[in-house]
Amino acid sequence: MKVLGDNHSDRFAIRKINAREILDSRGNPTVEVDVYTDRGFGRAGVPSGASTGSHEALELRDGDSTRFNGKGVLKAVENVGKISQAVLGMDVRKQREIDMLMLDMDGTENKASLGANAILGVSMAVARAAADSLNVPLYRYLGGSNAFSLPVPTMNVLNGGKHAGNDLAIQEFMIQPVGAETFKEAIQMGAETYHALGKYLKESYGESSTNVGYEGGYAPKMDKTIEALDALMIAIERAGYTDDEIKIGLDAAASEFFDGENYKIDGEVMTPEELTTYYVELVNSYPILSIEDPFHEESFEDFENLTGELWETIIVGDDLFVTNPDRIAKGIACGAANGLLLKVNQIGTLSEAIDAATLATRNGFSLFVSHRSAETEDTTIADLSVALGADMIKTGAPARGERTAKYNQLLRIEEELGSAAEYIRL
Ligand SMILES: O=C(O)[C@@H](CO)OP(=O)(O)O
Ligand SMILES: [Mg+2]
Repeated sequence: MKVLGDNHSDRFAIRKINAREILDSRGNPTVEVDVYTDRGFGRAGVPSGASTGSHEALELRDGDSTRFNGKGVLKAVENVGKISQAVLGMDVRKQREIDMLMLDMDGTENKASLGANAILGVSMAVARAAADSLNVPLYRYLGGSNAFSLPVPTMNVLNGGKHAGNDLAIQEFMIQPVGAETFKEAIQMGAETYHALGKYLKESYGESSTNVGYEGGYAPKMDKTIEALDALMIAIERAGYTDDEIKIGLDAAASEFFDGENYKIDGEVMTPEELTTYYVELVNSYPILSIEDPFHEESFEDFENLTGELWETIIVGDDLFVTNPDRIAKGIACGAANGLLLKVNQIGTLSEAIDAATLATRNGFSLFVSHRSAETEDTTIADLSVALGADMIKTGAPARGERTAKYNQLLRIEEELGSAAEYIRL
């Protein structure tokens, strides 16, 4: 007998998946994926790092030198085709099943066969298509009815390390408007401070000092950490804020200035012990709320020592944990760090990223949802930060489209949540 009417789950069946190469904010190719159901559509763009951790899931690049200097992602695009063969007809709402199926198909530890960029593109586009098919916003689809908190934006306003052409060892100097009442106000405070910083740099270092690094932060010719910190303090004050209202976050990305034994910073060579003392001095002198990757990516012990010394500071693991539940579990066991930097492309599926976040927050870690230094206009991480109730979102300067895309999405989410919205109190 033929059953009349609509088969409900059919309406959520994945009908078509398309993938293509697009450009990221560094001008390199990256993967974009489209997922279609009969009643919805989802599109996702995959980000890419520069200061990548060696334990990250593998980003598949073509490697032939004729196209984009070997940086093409046509193999990954082709692999999305293979994935689509396997998932066509599946219910788009079965995120975890789809993610696990891709892991099985890949069969490697680090997603080397299909490529984390292929897998993540599908994973995120599936989530977006599911939300669209259900006609709910992505943050609500991922976070449920109790997703209502807006993260503190940790805005990278001054760049060094691998992200800039200056001599600052520390990669990111960020401002954190913890004293705002709303996300909207936090963005205003951040943007005002960013402009005050630009003005100060121009006056003191000349016009070219406001050229920017990969994430839109200024990249002045500086070589000393405290010079950068002093500039931030002046900007905060000139913008009319106190150091209770705006805190400072650092991402040392220390693997990049570690020579195998010691750290080269501020024209000096420091042992891990000396660097620990140095960080303690910085925290005592400036309103520093968080320090990310203070040591290289294998130094669980040095992280543990610093976390013990600076128990009021958030010590964040990025290259240390690479959003990998196994490495996070190791960190939890030995007390290395008390914050997780969550980057979806480090692990390669949304489900695993959410597992990483859950593991970290259940163990009392602060959660920072993060972009990469090369981004697209994709705003998935903005919604994800609300879905997870993250403490902070790190997505660059309050300038440049690929960064403001995320901040602006959070402004819209806050508006939509209306009186239910709550700006995170740290
Ligand atoms: O180190 C980091 O935290 C990131 C993002 O700011 O940089 P990249 O994407 O280059 O790894
Ligand atoms: Mg980092």
